[in-house]
Amino acid sequence: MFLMSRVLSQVKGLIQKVHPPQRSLNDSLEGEIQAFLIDEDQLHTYDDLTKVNPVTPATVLKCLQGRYSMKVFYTHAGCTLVALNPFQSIPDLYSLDVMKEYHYARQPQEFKPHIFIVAEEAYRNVRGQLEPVNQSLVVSGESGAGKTWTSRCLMKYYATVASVSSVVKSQDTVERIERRVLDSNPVMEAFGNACTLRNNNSSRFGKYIQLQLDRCQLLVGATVQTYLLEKTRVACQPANERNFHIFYQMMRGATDEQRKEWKMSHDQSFVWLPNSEKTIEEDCFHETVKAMVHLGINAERQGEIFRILAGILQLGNVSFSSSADESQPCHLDRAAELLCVPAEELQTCLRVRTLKAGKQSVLKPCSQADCSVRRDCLAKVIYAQLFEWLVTFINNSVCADKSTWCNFIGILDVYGFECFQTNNLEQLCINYANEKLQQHFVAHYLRAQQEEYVSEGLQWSFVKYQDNQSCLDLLEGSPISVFSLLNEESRLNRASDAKTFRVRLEKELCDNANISWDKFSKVPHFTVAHYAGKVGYQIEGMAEKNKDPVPPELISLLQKSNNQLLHQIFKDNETESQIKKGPGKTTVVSKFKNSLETLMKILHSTTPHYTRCIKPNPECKPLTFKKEEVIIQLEACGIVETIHISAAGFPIRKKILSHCAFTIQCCWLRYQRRRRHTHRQSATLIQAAVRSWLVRNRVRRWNRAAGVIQSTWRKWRSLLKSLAEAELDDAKDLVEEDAPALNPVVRERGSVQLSIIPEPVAVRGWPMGLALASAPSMTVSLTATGFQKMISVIASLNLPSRRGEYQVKTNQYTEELASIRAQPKGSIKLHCQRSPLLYADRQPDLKSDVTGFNEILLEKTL
Ligand SMILES: Nc1ncnc2c1ncn2[C@@H]1O[C@H](COP(=O)(O)OP(=O)(O)OP(=O)(O)O)[C@@H](O)[C@H]1O
Repeated sequence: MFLMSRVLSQVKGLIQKVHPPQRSLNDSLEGEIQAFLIDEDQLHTYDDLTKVNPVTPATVLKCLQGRYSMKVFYTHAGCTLVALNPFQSIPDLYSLDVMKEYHYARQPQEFKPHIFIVAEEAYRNVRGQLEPVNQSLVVSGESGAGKTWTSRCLMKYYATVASVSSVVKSQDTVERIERRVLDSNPVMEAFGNACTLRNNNSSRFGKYIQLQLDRCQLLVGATVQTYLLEKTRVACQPANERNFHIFYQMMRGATDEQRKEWKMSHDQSFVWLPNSEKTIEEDCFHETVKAMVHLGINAERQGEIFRILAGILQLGNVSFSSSADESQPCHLDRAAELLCVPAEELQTCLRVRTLKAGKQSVLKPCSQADCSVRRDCLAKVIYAQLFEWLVTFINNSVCADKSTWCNFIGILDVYGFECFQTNNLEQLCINYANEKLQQHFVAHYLRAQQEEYVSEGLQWSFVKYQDNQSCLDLLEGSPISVFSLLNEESRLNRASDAKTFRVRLEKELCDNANISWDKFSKVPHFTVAHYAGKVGYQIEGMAEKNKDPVPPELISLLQKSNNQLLHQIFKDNETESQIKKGPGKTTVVSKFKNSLETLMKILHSTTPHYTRCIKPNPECKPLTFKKEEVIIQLEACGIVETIHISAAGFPIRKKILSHCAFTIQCCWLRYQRRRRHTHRQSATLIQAAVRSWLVRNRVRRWNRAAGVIQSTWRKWRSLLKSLAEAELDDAKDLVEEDAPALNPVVRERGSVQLSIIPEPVAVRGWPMGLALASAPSMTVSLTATGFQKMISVIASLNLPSRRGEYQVKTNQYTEELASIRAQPKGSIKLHCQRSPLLYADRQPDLKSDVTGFNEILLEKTL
């Protein structure tokens, strides 16, 4: 009796907790569960950020921080891999043994998150030949986050696991292919990377490397496509930054003989080589030369390349005064000699502009400032064309014959979203590229989520997410957009006026909410609301940069060069056609837009895999995690968006099997133990058990907003089978838990849904508050015996695995619940219209089964 009254008082207490007077049940439950679910001590144990409960930027950040402090640098975020930069070498993290471990694992996904999982998954996809067979590994992140490192790891992985050497054809082939592919890295990095404030080895270009695989998925070649080399760095290095590595490598690594050949005395300093006293790991001339040799760049070609580079350095030391005689003939002569062009002609080209007036040419001396602009322009065009030639050479060296490869794995290493104090055309292009990639990413992520839900038989309601289409329309749309107006401005036969251009932008684009203007700003600018944040772009000089004009006299001069390579580079068709078309016809943005469109087409035709590299601190300090820095990057690379998408779906996952088995056991146990309770009390206790279990075990997929848990039909079936062995002891301590109204419901072709509903369901006339509904239209309230009987019926059905036909709307379900409650004592309601059961192969049997079951049920419970 005493025990009885204790239990009753507990139940009362529970009921009060469940129904607080002012708040709705869902509100209180939301808060309670949220508080309960944030188990900070455990956050770092999550391998997938979308599994963190609840999934919010704050918990995600804590999870990453916890993992980082335990030297765990990789974490999944749904279909994305987050890679935190350790800024220190981690022994054995990328060793050959680790590669093999991931490669030979039956289920690499079950291993600790690692870049090799991404690599292996892509590789297996190619092996599986499932469309789209070709793969793209998109590596993004801000400068210094670890993109280049990651891309190198991926390339090494494939050069190891997809190595021809394992199936040795000929030692030569082995030497040639994998080594050449890997050797393309140091060469491209020497010419395309530089030491910046943010990263000692910063890639100043974007690249997409396609690793070509033959029919046996062996690496037989590669190609590389580069994007937007920051060529201005040749002639203008931001404060405290350096020029491209190759120049410093030459200075440091050259022999006396080479120095003599390059007219580079030990005591000479170069204007275009600031901070040359700073030594960095990347100053390794001999490695670059070795890699060049492996790629097939012979000594003669190397000589030509280095002479051109030395010529550029000498050009940088040429300065101009107002009088022609005061130019520095010494440096100009050296530059001319190294570039193998006549010194006088070089001087004239830099100092005098040729203006076309009809068929006549008029010579016009340039101002001092113009001379410097022409000098810089010459250096930039030479360097950019040399870089392009190098990329083409590498491609010719490592690209396999079309007949030998059939699939590829592409690695995209692109600059991350950028926002500096002053942003210009370069940032506009980079951020535009990031918008494009973000759009692709979100579409892919949503699709992947949706497919996963459908394959699990979960009801999918569309998730609202930040669509960046209007920002893309603003930038690239037709007929009017920032790019179209900028191109128009660049094509005008006059110097652009920043203020007028700003007025034009405002007039034409005021309808787009993604663009704004700070009325009080003194500098003409426009601000774009990118998905990753607002960026203000300076208009001054933008149109000129977009024209990227190269005076035709300079090109003609270089075409006359006796340096074979220089001559060849400027003789090619593209340069010539550019000259014929005249400056400003092919603008920077139109070229960039075209190459990006080609890239996007490739990405759309491949299976993408995303890796987001995160820089945990701006100082590049080992193992230092700064939350403020990380959250900004998570936002900028779209991870927060991914988390929101995930949270709007079914973000909380737990194996449902044990959950359901346990729940049902509890219900049954409760019923048996508390037979003398009112039904409502029993129901409450049962629900308490469910709630307790739910909270303690973090159920598999739980949409907090909708208060719905769902699981799959497959798992549900296996659950049913396991019911017989239920261990009832597990339910011992359930009464201690408070009791929100949770109602376990079986629905949708056997998928399991646990719904939080406003009141506990105490089905009138039935001893147990357990409602079983096999949606979409069959709704039954059952006793435990009846429940088990139904389970066996459903389990025996072997329903077809067709998906998507049986979905039901939430309100339908609610109505059905209501109808259960409305039933008079002892009756049962069984709707069968559009029942999934009727779609089953064994339809006639099924009908009788259902009827039989119905009868048994009534018999037992009444
Ligand atoms: N997984 C890693 N383990 C150890 N060190 C790393 C790792 N990833 C990156 N680093 C360190 O961080 C530095 C910066 O990385 P990386 O050059 O790959 O950045 P990035 O994202 O390519 O930058 P940028 O956009 O400027 O080219 C590397 O030089 C290396 O020292």
